[in-house]
Amino acid sequence: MEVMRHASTFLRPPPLTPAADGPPLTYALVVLNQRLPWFAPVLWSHATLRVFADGGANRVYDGMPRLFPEQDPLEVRRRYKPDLIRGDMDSIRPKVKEFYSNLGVKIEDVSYDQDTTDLHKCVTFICDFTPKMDKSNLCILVSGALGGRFDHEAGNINVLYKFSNTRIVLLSDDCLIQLLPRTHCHEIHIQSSVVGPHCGLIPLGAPSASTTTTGLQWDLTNTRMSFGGLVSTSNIVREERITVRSDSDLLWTISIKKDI
Ligand SMILES: Nc1ncnc2c1ncn2[C@@H]1O[C@H](COP(=O)(O)OP(=O)(O)OP(=O)(O)O)[C@@H](O)[C@H]1O
Ligand SMILES: Cc1ncc(C[n+]2csc(CCO)c2C)c(N)n1
Repeated sequence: MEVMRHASTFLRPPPLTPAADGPPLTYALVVLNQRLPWFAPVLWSHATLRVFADGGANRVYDGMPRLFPEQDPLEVRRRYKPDLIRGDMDSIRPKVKEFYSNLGVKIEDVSYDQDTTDLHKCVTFICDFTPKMDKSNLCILVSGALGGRFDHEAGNINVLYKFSNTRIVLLSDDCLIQLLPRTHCHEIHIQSSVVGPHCGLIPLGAPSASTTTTGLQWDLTNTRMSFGGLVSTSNIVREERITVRSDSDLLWTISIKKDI
């Protein structure tokens, strides 16, 4: 079985010289309508494509100047200009819409589709935009995906399952979540300066008859997991390299450090 490697390098400023281990990932950033995390500028600097989901535009417009209090707010807003604003357009404020429109940003109203979320619409755009051959190196970072309304959180997690062949990382100020597809063995490299030690492995979509891990305080060995039975929450990373193998798609979550 092929090994899929994961690392939270996107939480650290991009290195001046690319790391030597394997082809680098191409990052895209989606900003949702939730408080901008303090590390948003770092995510931005990794991304080559930036999309605001509807009300996400308000969050960058309001939130980025707050992260650079000593700088001119207008300058900051101009610097953090997205490639696209996409969604229902029922949450973006008229003034914010006008600001980005005047900067020449494309604003796409897709409100005719009331069956998919704004995040789904943004991920669809990014996948269509990325050439097929580059998709295996694509990683979509989603800011503001967790915390807040539970129906939104569930919708955001559902996007991980709908696009299970694409690397997508849901982020909040406190933690990140990604899907570990059962089609691969997973090797997670822990950047202990930015993430951990709290972590979890959650069989959200379906129970797992057998999951095996290494590198955790409470490792699983051919263990059964299900809601109503065992779910691995409040686990602790013990090693720099965690391995996970399961017969079921699992959610991996790890805490993000506050004072990186
Ligand atoms: N409280 C929240 N928690 C988690 N994700 C959120 C939250 N609010 C918004 N989002 C995400 O940001 C996206 C854009 O938010 P926005 O408020 O523009 O959506 P919306 O479709 O107008 O929501 P609704 O009409 O249900 O309030 C949503 O599709 C969702 O993915
Ligand atoms: C069974 C079912 N439940 C809820 C919605 C509503 N809905 C789901 S996504 C979306 C767009 C939000 O930006 C809306 C309104 C639906 N269509 N079908």
